[in-house]
Amino acid sequence: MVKINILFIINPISGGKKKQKIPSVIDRHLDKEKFSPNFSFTEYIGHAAEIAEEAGNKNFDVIIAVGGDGTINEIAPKVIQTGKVLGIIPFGSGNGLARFLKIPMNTIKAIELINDFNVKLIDTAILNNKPFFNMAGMGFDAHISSVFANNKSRGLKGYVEMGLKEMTSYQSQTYDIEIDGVLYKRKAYVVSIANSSQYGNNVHISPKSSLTDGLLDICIVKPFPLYKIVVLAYHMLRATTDKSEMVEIIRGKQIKITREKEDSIHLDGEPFLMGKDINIDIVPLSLNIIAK
Ligand SMILES: Nc1ncnc2c1ncn2[C@@H]1O[C@H](COP(=O)(O)OP(=O)(O)OP(=O)(O)O)[C@@H](O)[C@H]1O
Repeated sequence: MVKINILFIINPISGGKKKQKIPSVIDRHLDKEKFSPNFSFTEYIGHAAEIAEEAGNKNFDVIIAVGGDGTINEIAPKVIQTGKVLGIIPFGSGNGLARFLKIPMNTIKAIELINDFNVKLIDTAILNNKPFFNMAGMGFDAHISSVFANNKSRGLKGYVEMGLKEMTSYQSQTYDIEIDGVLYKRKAYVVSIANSSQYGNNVHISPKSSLTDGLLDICIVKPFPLYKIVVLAYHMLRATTDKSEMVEIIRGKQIKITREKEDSIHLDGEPFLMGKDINIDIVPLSLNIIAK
């Protein structure tokens, strides 16, 4: 039987977890009758994209991101370009896309899911010519990811501590949001553009999101007094923000947003400085991915 050539791209820093032993764990649990595994560790930001691009020109059929949403964001565009299949072994801080796809957080179980090789087609999205797969956002959301990116400590604890500190000083902004031709002028603390339902760690901003409906969920978090963060957090953890008056969710395919000023935007948790005008489009059913 011809084996499926599979490349594991391992981000050694994602999620703040050591990964030297990952190749041997994969070697032990991957179905070798079906797959022929290869391994590559990333050495710098952008390296995963380079490795994935090279892999696309070689005879790899499947590329597995061993990391979080940022690692997926580098690899997935190359997988789409070359018509290959993406897989995930979740090793990020949040693992939003993997959690939404019900990929096990347990490494051995995630490898067993690769063995099952159940491939689905999912929607992806483009914001000012940059792709994203899980979530994009502006406002506090992007501010915190830029603060987080400049800090050395990764992992959940660091994220929570930093978030609480920044929250006390952040100011809401006004946005002109055009969704499929309809204009909404809103003052917002956060505007998230959700492909999946969650940021990661089962924190849901958009509980009814689907990766196969050809739509993005624009989630507008209204300004709120600081004490109400507890109510918002409750809704996010219970996946009930769609029932909360603190959040307005509007679905659409084509979104144009004008902000007060140039500012940061996050794409799958990675921050970028962008101008006032933001264009976002859904790309329906464009990525082949291993899921449950
Ligand atoms: N060797 C490396 N050294 C430093 N940074 C790297 C290296 N390899 C990859 N990166 C960068 O690490 C960043 C973070 O990766 P990733 O998003 O997967 O982890 P995370 O932020 O911990 O998880 P999540 O996005 O799920 O919260 C990515 O932007 C990637 O470009």
